[in-house]
Amino acid sequence: MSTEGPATDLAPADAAAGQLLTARGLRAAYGPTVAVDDVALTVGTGEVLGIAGESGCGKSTLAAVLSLTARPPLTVLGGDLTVDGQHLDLAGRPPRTWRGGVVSLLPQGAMNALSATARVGDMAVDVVRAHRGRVPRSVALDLLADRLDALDLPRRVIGAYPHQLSGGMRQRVVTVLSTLLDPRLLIADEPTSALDVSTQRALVELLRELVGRGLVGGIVFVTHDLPVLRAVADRIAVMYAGRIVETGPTAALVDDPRHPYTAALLSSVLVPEPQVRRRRIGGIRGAPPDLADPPAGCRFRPRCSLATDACTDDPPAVGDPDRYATCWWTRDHPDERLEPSL
Ligand SMILES: Nc1ncnc2c1ncn2[C@@H]1O[C@H](COP(=O)(O)OP(=O)(O)OP(=O)(O)O)[C@@H](O)[C@H]1O
Repeated sequence: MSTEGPATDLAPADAAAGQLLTARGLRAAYGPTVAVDDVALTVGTGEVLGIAGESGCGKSTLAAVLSLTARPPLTVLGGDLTVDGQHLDLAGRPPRTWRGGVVSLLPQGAMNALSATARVGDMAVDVVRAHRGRVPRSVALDLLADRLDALDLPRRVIGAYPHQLSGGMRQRVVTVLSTLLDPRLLIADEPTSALDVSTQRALVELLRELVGRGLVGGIVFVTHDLPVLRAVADRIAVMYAGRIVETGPTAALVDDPRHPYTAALLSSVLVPEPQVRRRRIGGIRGAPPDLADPPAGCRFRPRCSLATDACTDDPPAVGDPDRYATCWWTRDHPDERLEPSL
């Protein structure tokens, strides 16, 4: 079935039943640069949603909006979140209980996220007290110890300073601290970018375990690294110039990209099967647009080898809320496959 209309009409409003997160109309800007422009997405309970895209397309900004950690010069212009049935209009001030408890950020760069002069146990006490008031120190430390036991991580980290831990262990400690309060939704912003492959794998397993045990309700995992997303994400949303241009289950999106940008993005990491005839899409020439003055219509148009005059109008979202691409070519060629070029 093919449905058309603006992406935000298709995206998730109507699919709220059974969803952990429904986000609608998210807009955020650095002065004139609108880095997140009318983004809508959903995350199901127990699901990992990957957000993919080139540098500068707005992924970290989206992570800040979703995790309620936006700070000047970033301004949230609008949007609303429903997480586990709790609704939040982003125009207002989020209640204290939301940050860390309902949504939590697993930030980029474990070393920067940890205080160099505090032991891991002290940081856990701070995290718990920031949300639950003056609970006794022993209660917070017990919570941390139980969590480390549950995840098969050594209790010795409780008394350690960050510099005494390996890079991989630091990243896992940050993950444990970010999820100590059992947030319903974890926003992971490039958590694996500075890690070697085996440490990346350990972190991905840890995140999967947190979701599998229900300690975290679901995850939005932001990265430019598509192979990592392939390993961790149940679904992927591809972002370009502040907007979601395609979304779908990971295997479907990787095997059969429906947006020329997705195909181009995949081209550097995937080898197409020779027996499948597909429309070849050129590699990603040029650079993403200036988000203070994006092109009218499809924002990928200036770089797209399939663009036509139609693309100066806003592209329709073709598909259904769980699997759509916003593209005129896709609408007109429903049965033609795109081939990621190498
Ligand atoms: N502090 C800032 N001040 C002004 N503009 C910013 C700031 N941070 C980001 N931007 C702009 O917002 C847009 C989106 O940036 P963002 O960091 O969200 O993208 P990204 O996809 O996460 O890229 P990266 O992977 O490089 O972090 C870009 O055009 C960027 O130049």
